[in-house]
Amino acid sequence: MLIERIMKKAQTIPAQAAFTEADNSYTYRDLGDAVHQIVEQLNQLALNDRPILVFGKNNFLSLTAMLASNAVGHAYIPVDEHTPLERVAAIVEASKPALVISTSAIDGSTKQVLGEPLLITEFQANPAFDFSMLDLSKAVSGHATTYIIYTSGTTGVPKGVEVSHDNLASFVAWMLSDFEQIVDNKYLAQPLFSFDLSIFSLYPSLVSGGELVSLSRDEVGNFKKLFERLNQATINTWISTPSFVDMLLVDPSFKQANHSALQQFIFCGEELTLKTARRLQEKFPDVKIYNTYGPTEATGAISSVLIDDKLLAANDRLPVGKAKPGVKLAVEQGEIIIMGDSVGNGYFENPQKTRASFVTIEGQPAFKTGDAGSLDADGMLHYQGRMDFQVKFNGYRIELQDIEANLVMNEHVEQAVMIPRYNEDHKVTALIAVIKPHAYSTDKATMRQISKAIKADLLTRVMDYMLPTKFVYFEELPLNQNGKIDRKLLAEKVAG
Ligand SMILES: Nc1ncnc2c1ncn2[C@@H]1O[C@H](COP(=O)(O)OP(=O)(O)OP(=O)(O)O)[C@@H](O)[C@H]1O
Repeated sequence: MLIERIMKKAQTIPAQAAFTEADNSYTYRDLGDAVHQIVEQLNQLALNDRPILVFGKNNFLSLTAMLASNAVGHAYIPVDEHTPLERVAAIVEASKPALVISTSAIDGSTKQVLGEPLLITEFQANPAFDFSMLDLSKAVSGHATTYIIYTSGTTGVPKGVEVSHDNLASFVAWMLSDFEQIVDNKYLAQPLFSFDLSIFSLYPSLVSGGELVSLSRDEVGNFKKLFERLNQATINTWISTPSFVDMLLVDPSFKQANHSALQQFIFCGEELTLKTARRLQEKFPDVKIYNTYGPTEATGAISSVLIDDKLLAANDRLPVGKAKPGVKLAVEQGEIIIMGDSVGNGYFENPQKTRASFVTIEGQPAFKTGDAGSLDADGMLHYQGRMDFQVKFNGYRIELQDIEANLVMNEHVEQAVMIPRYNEDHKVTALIAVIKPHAYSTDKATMRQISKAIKADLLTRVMDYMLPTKFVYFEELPLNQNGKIDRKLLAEKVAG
């Protein structure tokens, strides 16, 4: 059992740091102590067996509240305190939690949505704590759901993805056997707990006695603070979306000399472009770069590949890797299908949506990803984009991410997103290229020249019917709270 393994490990290294924030560090003893204190509180409540919603920041208390929920046999639902209230209400309504734990003080309107939560806003170490005081006999195990994560809804209404204890255990085993093997590994813990990229650091770190180097929202949102913190922290394993690192690459101080302990970058959640990979390789020549792929429904990631010179030279779009142990991949009618022990339990209390995407193939659980891709003879997976980012324009079927990938190959383009404009009949009337250029200028004539150059270059690689009908330039592209480019917001801005 994962929680048992974490606590056993914690017992052997109680004084070691488990979770570090800018001005606070918590040891493994603190971790055990805090989990125990929350478990004691939960045991005093007469709870039904529904999940526990954990509301708050990405901090030590939220982490221990999630672990404590599992320890008493409940799945947990992580919800960040900055989630729009409407969405929080939708999650509460859909999940009908047995209890809400809030690790942040909440205001009146939040209280209206959350009800009367159990407030856990501070940790006081108990000098009498001993690991033997923790009873894990009811802890979540086997196929039982360990967490429910509501996806960001890039492609529609958010769905609660149920991931089992065994799904997570398989993911952790893979993380700890593939990738770079680092003793006392210090993991960057930046993604929100409500985004499944966070499991890449949380569980492998805690199970192996590593240290989680946590970034607060405040730090992530303030460049000066972010660099101060990053430049003084020791990080061995970097985990983020490619967009998060793109943002940092703008600053010249983001380079190996300032991060001498860094050994690996692990990316997931979005396309890792050749451009970003090359730039990273230049700035961090000795750091390994891994691309991984997977949807929340298949527990974090299910494939990985080490990006080396050979791959960089041989591909226009980087592959997303080979399947992890326990997973088999297939491509049916262009769609990537994931089979095996990473496939989650389904969408929480949504049998209709579950039936549509979670199926059984050759006796194994399988998930239809809705992503387009192909497998080569070596079993290497190539991602081509989301199937629902396909549009019909002037009668032609067009893959928006195909245009984006070709746009980014141009020297003027740093990042590109294609936004279709629709009329009232839901027909696409324009294809808008939203671009973060290499050199942004407010001079219209300069940008017109750049558009001309990009168009001419693009025409050498794509069919003429795929050419954007309009170019819009931004100095920075907005990211959503998961650190992915915020396509919804961009669509509202340019096509709304
Ligand atoms: N390495 C990668 N390269 C390209 N795309 C990736 C990669 N890893 C993940 N993705 C994309 O991200 C998707 C998974 O994202 P996630 O499970 O976080 O859902 P989401 O972005 O919240 O969207 P939705 O709410 O529509 O499910 C994958 O299905 C794929 O389209």
